[in-house]
Amino acid sequence: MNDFVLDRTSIPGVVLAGGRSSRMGRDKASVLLNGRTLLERVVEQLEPQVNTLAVNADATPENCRHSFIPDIVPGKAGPMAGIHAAMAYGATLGGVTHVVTVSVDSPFFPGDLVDWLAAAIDAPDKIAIASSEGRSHPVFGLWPVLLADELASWIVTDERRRVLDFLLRHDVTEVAFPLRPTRASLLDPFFNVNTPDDLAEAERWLKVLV
Ligand SMILES: Nc1nc2c(ncn2[C@@H]2O[C@H](COP(=O)(O)OP(=O)(O)OP(=O)(O)O)[C@@H](O)[C@H]2O)c(=O)[nH]1
Ligand SMILES: [Mg+2]
Repeated sequence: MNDFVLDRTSIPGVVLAGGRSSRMGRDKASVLLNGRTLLERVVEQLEPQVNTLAVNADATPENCRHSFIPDIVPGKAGPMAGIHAAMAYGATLGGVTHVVTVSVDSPFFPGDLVDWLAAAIDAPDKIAIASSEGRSHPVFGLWPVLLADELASWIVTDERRRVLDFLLRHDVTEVAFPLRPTRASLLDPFFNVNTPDDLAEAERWLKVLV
């Protein structure tokens, strides 16, 4: 039996906004979707779900009005570097066991993301990650701050830097999210904008949201 209950009111949120945006050809955080940047949209969606909010990247995004936390580990760890920075940030805040991460390129992520991930946490070292349509989305996760140092050393010493490899070593629950009804077809809430074509598709989804 496990009687750990996550304090839902103490969860910090971190928007992962690093990376090369090579497929988009320019910084995704500042890309405009119907007049507002992806960063603005994702911050607005996350803010009511968390206690404090910070933005992470390898370099400070343009015109960033939020607390900024840089990647800490060297090298090319990709999203793992952002997840690690988020965990290390959470560890500096008193009374925090878990930190939630979201991706800057997914403007339609669920408004109840943190509630559902938090419900899956039954131990201080438990990880919860989102999935939809049978695919996992580890950049949308609730991460134990006590694993920060372990993740850092693993990123630095192991050539395999993928998020899923780290997850295999730990107690992880995948939380499946439903597709979102719209006036057209069903929208995967974790639809992510990687290319200019994806941006055009996101504009079309915006028009049919209910
Ligand atoms: N902190 C941090 N976040 C990253 C890094 N690379 C990717 N991310 C984030 O991870 C998430 C998924 O990124 P992707 O869409 O796969 O990759 P990307 O590097 O942004 O774009 P591509 O170059 O087109 O692959 C996004 O939220 C990125 O901001 C990194 O090196 N550091
Ligand atoms: Mg992406």
